[in-house]
Amino acid sequence: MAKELEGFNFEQRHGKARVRVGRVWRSKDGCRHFMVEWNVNISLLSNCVAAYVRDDNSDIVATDTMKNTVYVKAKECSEQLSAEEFAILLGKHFTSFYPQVFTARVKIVEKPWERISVNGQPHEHGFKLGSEKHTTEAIVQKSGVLQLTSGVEGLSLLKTTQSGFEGFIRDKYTALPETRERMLATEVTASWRYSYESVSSIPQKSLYLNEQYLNVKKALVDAFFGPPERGVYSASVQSTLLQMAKAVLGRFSDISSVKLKMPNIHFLPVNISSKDHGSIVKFDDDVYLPTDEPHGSIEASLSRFWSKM
Ligand SMILES: O=c1[nH]c(=O)c2[nH]c(=O)[nH]c2[nH]1
Repeated sequence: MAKELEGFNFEQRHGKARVRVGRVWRSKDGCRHFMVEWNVNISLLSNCVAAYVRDDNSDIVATDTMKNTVYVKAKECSEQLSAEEFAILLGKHFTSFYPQVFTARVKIVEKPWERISVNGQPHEHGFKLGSEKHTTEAIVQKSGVLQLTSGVEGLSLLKTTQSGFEGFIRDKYTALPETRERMLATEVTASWRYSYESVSSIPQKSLYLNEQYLNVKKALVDAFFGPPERGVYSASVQSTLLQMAKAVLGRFSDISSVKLKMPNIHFLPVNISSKDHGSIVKFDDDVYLPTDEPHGSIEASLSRFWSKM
């Protein structure tokens, strides 16, 4: 919220970034362990302009206190919960406990620890790090109004065929040949906004938002690849991105918008020739030079007409 200050517009917020917390829960018999590792970012909008203008810190929630609160609340959560639920819980705490705080924004990135299997059997307390990360952001107002976004980060996908790029603008700067046969590789960053506008409207089912995260991720991946045997042709990253976004909004009625960032990570055809021996390596859709620098950067968002992005 902007404030008029000595003839200027002034906006401020403060918080604690990168608070790392690990939490373990045990089954009733104590044998099976469940764990999460979260990186929590808190940002509070509060009435503390006096600290900026008058050296008066009396309305400041110390960022050190915010950090401690993460551990206190993690301790209090005796049942396993999703990153979304924890973000909401923290947001509710800051906005209800402190009269000065009117909005809390809590972002969490969850490390992809996955239960390991040994000889095909899920281990009771062993985990290994997977690849893509589960993200979430909860913006909680003092009134109880909620904006909830979830997402995935670092979801690397690649297909070796069923991709092309044709019909683009050709001019004196253009060297790229048209093709109906290329590799398609990307690292998806996606975020989707839930339509729940208050904490009480979220389904109470335990870990519902973790399930939803896995379902959305599956919808994105399935749309990227198509059926296992035939796949699905991609006319561009742009076209595939829209198919993926539509799959999410088509399938999940509690999601009002989705944002996708999909770099085009190039696998360049390798052709090598020498003056003496002519062609040494002739590209036949087989040998590539993978490179992520430079890469194409393609992003778009899709929302329902009535959604607030
Ligand atoms: O799928 C693509 N989209 C582009 O916009 C683009 N530009 C480019 O050089 N290659 C590609 N591929």
